[in-house]
Amino acid sequence: MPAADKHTIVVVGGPAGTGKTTVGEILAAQMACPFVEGDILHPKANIDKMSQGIALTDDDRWGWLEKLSVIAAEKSKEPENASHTSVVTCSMLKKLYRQHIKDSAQTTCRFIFLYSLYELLLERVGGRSGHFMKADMVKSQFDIMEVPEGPELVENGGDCVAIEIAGKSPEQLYNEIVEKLK
Ligand SMILES: Nc1ncnc2c1ncn2[C@@H]1O[C@H](COP(=O)(O)OP(=O)(O)OP(=O)(O)O)[C@@H](O)[C@H]1O
Ligand SMILES: O=C(O)[C@H](O)[C@@H](O)[C@H](O)[C@H](O)CO
Repeated sequence: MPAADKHTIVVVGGPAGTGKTTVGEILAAQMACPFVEGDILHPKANIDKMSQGIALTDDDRWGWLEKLSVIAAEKSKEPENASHTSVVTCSMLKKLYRQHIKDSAQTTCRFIFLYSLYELLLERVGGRSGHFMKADMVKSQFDIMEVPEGPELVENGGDCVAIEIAGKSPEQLYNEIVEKLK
């Protein structure tokens, strides 16, 4: 986990249904730090689009990425936040998006990218009541996602960990994340 003298945002990402919110909440609770749900920071135009099952474009996402990064960075720096860290969920599907988050947050970032096979994501999203419209978007998210690899990974000096989620409980995922971030 991040050193106490550094302000850090931990971004939990991946396509819909991978468990960003579930894992992000566990991470925030364990680190006793603020949790920011990126999904609720979309502008109305994006929410309207997604409600109609229309996939967002890069241009739809830039402002949203900036907003969630700035808010997460501010939360990490709040004087009463002894952890100096915040956790934020965000699909961050592309490498360029992760770079935009870094540029916007202007603080240390750690990216946890959750991923799996298309079939598993579809099953997760499809099984959720009130979220049926996302089933249409899972394919587009899956098709554009760039799972961090090579120099982006922490073991190669980068700031990302990539976690295959299939068959793992939220607690197992938490333990794997902590282990990989060491
Ligand atoms: N490790 C897990 N094993 C089994 N089911 C899980 C796991 N993590 C989350 N779930 C379930 O999968 C569904 C999606 O979880 P969650 O909302 O956390 O994902 P998400 O990535 O935040 O989704 P979205 O981006 O669509 O909001 C929920 O029904 C949740 O209970
Ligand atoms: O980048 C995107 O396509 C969107 O941000 C999605 O990730 C939605 O926020 C999410 O699917 C809703 O739960």
